Parts: sequence; structure tokens; C-alpha cells
Amino acid sequence: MSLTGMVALVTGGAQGIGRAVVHALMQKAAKVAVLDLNPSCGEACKAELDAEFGEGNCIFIPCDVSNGDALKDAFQKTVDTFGRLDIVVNNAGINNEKDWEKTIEVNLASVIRGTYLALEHMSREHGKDGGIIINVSSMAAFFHSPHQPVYTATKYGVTGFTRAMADASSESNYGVRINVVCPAFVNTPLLRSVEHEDNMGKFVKFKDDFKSRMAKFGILEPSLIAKGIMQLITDTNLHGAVMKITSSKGIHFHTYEPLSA
Ligand SMILES: NC(=O)C1=CN([C@@H]2O[C@H](COP(=O)(O)OP(=O)(O)OC[C@H]3O[C@@H](n4cnc5c(N)ncnc54)[C@H](O)[C@@H]3O)[C@@H](O)[C@H]2O)C=CC1
Ligand SMILES: CC/C=C\C[C@H](O)/C=C/C=C\C=C\C=C\C(=O)[C@@H](O)C/C=C\CCC(=O)O
Repeated sequence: MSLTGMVALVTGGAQGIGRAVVHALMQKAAKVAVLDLNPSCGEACKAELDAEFGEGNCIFIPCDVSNGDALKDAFQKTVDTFGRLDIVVNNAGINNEKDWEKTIEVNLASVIRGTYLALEHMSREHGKDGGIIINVSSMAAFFHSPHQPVYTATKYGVTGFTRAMADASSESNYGVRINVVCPAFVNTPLLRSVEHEDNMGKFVKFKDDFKSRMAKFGILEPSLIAKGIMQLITDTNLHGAVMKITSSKGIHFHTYEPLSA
């Protein structure tokens, strides 16, 4: 599947996993809207991408995804700028057990909002041509993280919501493929937040245990997660897929037991 001329929107695209996904998309000639809370990272990211791929192929939109109006405006600005929207990666996420309400807002509520906004701009039910949505969960949705109970809850939620929306898309003929990716530990600034009481709250006392888990399970590079997400985007057979990415098994898929009472 060629991405030439397609338009993608990536939340949290200025660093980490999102930055790697943005680069991979532009390598495939997609145009990209980078949404991020961090203006300095965002501007630097855009400057680097303009230098590598030429101007006019990406825009940076300062946006707090937990602000519903700002997120809605950012989607509209993307379509106003590039004329269409084909791919949405709801990637932005935080690790904050101290301000756990914020974690729910960013990691779960904003993914739900981003999915619904994506459907407004891509679904046949809105007279559009279809598209692809990728939501970013975590292996925490399979190996709950005892030191991140709320983060874990949000990632279970993202996985369940995405699977349900994939079924809804099929049954309603939205024309939109919807998949979720569940990475294990990845070498990004987020991972380093386990050291900080501002992020971990009362769970910071377990940081050595957390780091032992990281050592045990291994630490992945953002480029591998981007590779997995590009597979979810370009393989038209993948819909409702739950991709897991771990050091032990690499890119693979979770299969669930058939539904039964
Ligand atoms: N790093 C890891 O070990 C893993 C990360 N993930 C998930 O991958 C996603 C990306 O995480 P990383 O790249 O590791 O984090 P990161 O902290 O390196 O990058 C996240 C980006 O999102 C932005 N962001 C944060 N809050 C935002 C908000 N409210 N609005 C807009 N942008 C916001 C940040 O400014 C940053 O540029 C998250 O959903 C995270 O939960 C999943 C599994 C493992
Ligand atoms: C601050 C960092 C925040 C989040 C990082 C990430 O989202 C959280 C990940 C939580 C758990 C990761 C689990 C990874 C598991 C694996 O890699 C599996 O391959 C382990 C396989 C078997 C383990 C069996 C066992 O020994 O228990």
C-alpha cells in the first residue's frame, strides 16, 4: 500500500515513539501533521523534517490532546492545510500516578476523542473516503505494571476501546481500519520518568523493582515500534489487530479466546 499523497496526523509526534512514526510516514511520502504539547520539541522536529524531506510536507500544531476543543481544531487545521486526512495515530501519553486524573485524560479520554474525531474526517458515515486509525496502548495491558496502576488501567482501556471500535467500524461500514499496538519498554523520555516522584508519586519507592523489570524484559528502540505501526498502516488485511512488540518475540499479534458466556 503506497502512502504517497496520503495525510497523517500523529499526536505526541515531537519526540519518542511518535517522532519515529512521523519520520517513517514521511519516508513513505505521506504528509504529516505533528501534534504536541511541547512547542520547542515540535518546532525542532518540524525544522529537522523540513530539512530532510523539503518544506510543505509536515506541519507542527501545538496542541494539548486533553483539551477537546484544541484537538478538534488541530484535526480541522490538518484538513484545511493538506485537503484530506487518511491516517491517525493516537500516540500521546504520559506516566503520572501522582496526577492520575491527568493520566486518564491524556492516555484514555484523549485517545477516545482522537478516534471519534478521526472518524468524523475519514468515515463513510460522514461521507468521507475511509482511512486508518492506530491507537497506542502498552504491554502493561497484558503484564500489568504493579507500580503504575492507573497507567495500566488506561492501557487496558485503550486496547478494549480500540477492539470494540474496530467491530463497530466493520458492522457500520465506516471504511476505517482500526488497530492497536502494545509495546513493551521503549527507550524514550517517558521511560525515564520512573525515577521521579513527580511522576510516580508513592510508587517511586518501587523504582528499583521497576528497573529490574525493564532489565528483565529488555528495552526496545522507538524505530522498532514505528516499524510495527507502519505494518498496521500499510497491511490492508489488518483490522481489529492487537500488535505486541517485545524484546523476546519482536513484532507479533495477540489472539484472544473466542467470545463465550
Ligand atoms: N516508552 C515506553 O516504554 C512505552 C510507551 N508507550 C506509549 O507510547 C506513547 C508514546 O510514549 P513515548 O514516546 O514513550 O513518550 P515520550 O514522552 O517520549 O513522548 C510523548 C510525546 O507526547 C507529548 N505529549 C504528552 N502529553 C501530551 C498532551 N497532553 N498533548 C499533546 N502531546 C502530549 C510529549 O510532549 C511528547 O513529545 C504513549 O502513549 C506511551 O504510553 C507504550 C509502551 C511503552
Ligand atoms: C514509565 C514507563 C511507562 C510505561 C512503559 C510501558 O508502557 C509499560 C510496560 C509494562 C509492562 C511490560 C511488560 C513486558 C513484557 C514482555 O516484554 C514479555 O515479552 C515478557 C515475556 C514473558 C515474561 C514472563 C515472565 O517472566 O513473567
